Formats: sequence, structure tokens, C-alpha cells
Amino acid sequence: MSNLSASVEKVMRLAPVIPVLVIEDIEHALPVAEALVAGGLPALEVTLRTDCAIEAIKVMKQVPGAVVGAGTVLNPDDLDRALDAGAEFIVSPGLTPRLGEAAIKREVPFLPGTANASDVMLALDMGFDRLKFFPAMAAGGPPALKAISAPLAQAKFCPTGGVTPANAPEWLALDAVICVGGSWMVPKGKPDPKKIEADARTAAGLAR
Ligand SMILES: O=C(O)C(=O)C[C@H](O)[C@H](O)COP(=O)(O)O
Repeated sequence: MSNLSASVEKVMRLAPVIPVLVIEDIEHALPVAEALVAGGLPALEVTLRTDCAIEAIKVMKQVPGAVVGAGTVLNPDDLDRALDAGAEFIVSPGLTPRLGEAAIKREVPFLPGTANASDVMLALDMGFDRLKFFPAMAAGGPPALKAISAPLAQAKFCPTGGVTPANAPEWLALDAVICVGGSWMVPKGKPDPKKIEADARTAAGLAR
């Protein structure tokens, strides 16, 4: 395993689920992060999809125990913005050579998105073997990942996209899966910290 993949694997092993967060209002960042960490989900993926995402990374890093990363990182500029804000890991929906090279150069734990055998082969060629499988359900669900993994057993995954409390156990039972990503713990709108913490605790208790 490459060093960068080893460091991202540490993040993947913090909990069975990485919450994928779309923070619409900066006021939500602190209560959401506190509730998730209190519930046992320390790795937090803040997607760069909203205007306050970069600020949200900075705010969430103040929560003791939180390991805050950036998601929806599409190019080297996004990667730099995320690192400047203090992101500790980087997640992308796909992989381009430009983005992969930037992650290698900046030596940041990087979880590139893959959806098929060719994507996984490009990632392996670049030295990445800890990968996101996205969009996990739409790309064929657990049977697809199982089939892709058969010839590419050195790659291990965090399936994300359509993962739910109902199907997470099936994903986590696969040899190729280290953890899953999902947004179900934090629905849109004003956060309900008690509910988020309870849902995080259930997610943190999933077997793998
Ligand atoms: O933003 C990114 O970088 C992505 O790759 C997409 C997210 O991982 C999915 O949108 C999460 O999917 P749901 O759990 O189905 O909500």
C-alpha cells in the first residue's frame, strides 16, 4: 500500500461510516460536528458544494476529536482551498490525473472516486489503493463492487452514494469494503443535534 493510501486508511478505520455533509448555513457547522463526534463518528467529510463549506471546515476543526476532510474536491484549486482551511483528508467523486498528481505533491490523504474497473486501474497506476466507490448504488450496488474487486483485490473501498442504514450492513460485510460514506445522519435544514447524535451512534455501532 502507498503511504498516502495508508494515511487515508487510518481515516477510513475511525468508524464504519463517514458522514458526507452539505453545510448550507455556517451556524449549523458546530452543532452538527459536535453531535456526530459525540455519537462516535469522528471523520467528517464537508462537501465543497456550498458557499460556507470552507468556513465550515475551519469551524468543525475546533471540535475535539473531529477529523475534518473535504469532499467534492474536483481539481487542484479545490484541493488547495481545502488544505488551506485545514482539511485533513480529501475526497473526490472521480479521479483525474491532474487531481491525483496534486494530492501526491501535497502529500495529503486522498480518497479518489471510482465507479468501474478502468477507474480503479487508473487509481492503482497512480499509487492509490484506498478508494471511494461512487455512486455506489447507482453503479450497481454490492454485486458490482464484488465483481470489480475480484480481479483488483488490492483495492479497498468506501462505497458512497445511495448508502442507507438499511443497505450499509450489506456493504460493510464485503471484504473489499473498509467503511461507507453517507449523508443520512444529517438531513437538510436546521439540525436536530439529539437526533443526529442518536443516528450517528447507531451508524457507529454497525459491524464490519
Ligand atoms: O460530493 C461528493 O464528493 C460526492 O461524491 C457525492 C457524495 O458522496 C454523495 O452525494 C453522497 O451520497 P448520499 O449519501 O446518497 O447523499
